[in-house]
Amino acid sequence: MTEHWTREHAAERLRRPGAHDDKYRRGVLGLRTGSARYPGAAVLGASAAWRTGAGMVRYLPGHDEDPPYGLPAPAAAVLAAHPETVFGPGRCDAWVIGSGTDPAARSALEQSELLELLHGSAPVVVDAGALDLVPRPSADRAPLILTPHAGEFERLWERTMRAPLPREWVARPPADAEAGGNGAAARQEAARRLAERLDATLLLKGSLTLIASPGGRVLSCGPATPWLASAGTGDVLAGILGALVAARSAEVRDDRESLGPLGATAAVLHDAAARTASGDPAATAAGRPITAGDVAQAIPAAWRALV
Ligand SMILES: NC(=O)C1=CN([C@@H]2O[C@H](COP(=O)(O)OP(=O)(O)OC[C@H]3O[C@@H](n4cnc5c(N)ncnc54)[C@H](O)[C@@H]3O)[C@@H](O)[C@H]2O)[C@@H](O)CC1
Ligand SMILES: Nc1ncnc2c1ncn2[C@@H]1O[C@H](COP(=O)(O)OP(=O)(O)O)[C@@H](O)[C@H]1O
Repeated sequence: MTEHWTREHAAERLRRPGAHDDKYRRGVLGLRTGSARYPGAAVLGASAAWRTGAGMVRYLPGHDEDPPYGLPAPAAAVLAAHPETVFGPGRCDAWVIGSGTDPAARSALEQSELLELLHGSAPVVVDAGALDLVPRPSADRAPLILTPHAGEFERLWERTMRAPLPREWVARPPADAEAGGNGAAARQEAARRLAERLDATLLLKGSLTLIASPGGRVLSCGPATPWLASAGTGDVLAGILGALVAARSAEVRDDRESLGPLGATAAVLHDAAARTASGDPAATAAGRPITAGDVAQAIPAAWRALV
């Protein structure tokens, strides 16, 4: 049984700052995202995290090759876009890892540092190029929320279950799978089983985004505006989610199941920002083309409209 996560549900999970807050109490998010080849992903995630209300965003560059094509290093790109970003190690209440990285280009040092985060105590949003690093369930593993798209979900299933994704559950769905046809139930069941096996929260992206918790709860959000289906919007979602998790880090450490509602809230805010950017805030009109950067920029206005 899947619960639909509404704008009202999301509004309840958006933490507003109070008079006793300071930048640390509002949540420090650490980013290990972007790479020589994909510096833009680091910028998009940082931009989204700041605009979702993180008290501080800390960027830690990976151990990478020299950038090609005259590109700036990801840290330089993040600084140029967001001079408020803090660089280098320090306290972090949550992490985003993997957006804009390629596992084939990962060094041994990079891998061991990422595994250390995955076995730390702060919650971790695991995206894109870090999904292959998710360790088996263990008592010393950090609270994890994984954010695969359909292709990454299929690869994660095969790696975890050591079997192909059953044909009727193929995560890249026929049109009806997300729209409520027979495939929809199969997609939910696949997400539920994988979350249970990994003992981690799983956010399966798509027009309808599903969030499956290890305890068996499944939330759904959407359908989101189809204008969201463009490169880089997943990097924005990871930044939004990271900021929401950092703001509620203590709650997540106490109860890993609370990552499910936070994942669903991130997906609702992401869609609301896309609709705002697209000139369709009330989801009544067709909207217009947008970029991932436009989505990040529209987060504060979407937040205000939601609460
Ligand atoms: N500005 C940037 O720096 C950007 C960086 N990006 C990064 O680029 C890297 C590669 O990501 P990709 O997702 O392109 O590639 P992947 O390496 O994840 O694989 C794409 C493959 O998966 C299949 N697939 C099945 N369902 C899919 C779906 N729903 N969406 C996408 N592919 C699907 C495709 O057919 C393709 O063969 C990631 O690290 C990502 O974070 C992208 O986010 C785009 C923007
Ligand atoms: N048809 C669609 N309608 C609405 N939203 C979509 C659709 N397809 C994908 N999305 C959303 O767009 C984002 C794409 O993320 P992702 O595939 O990780 O892209 P990238 O890696 O390029 O950032 C996700 O949030 C996903 O839910």
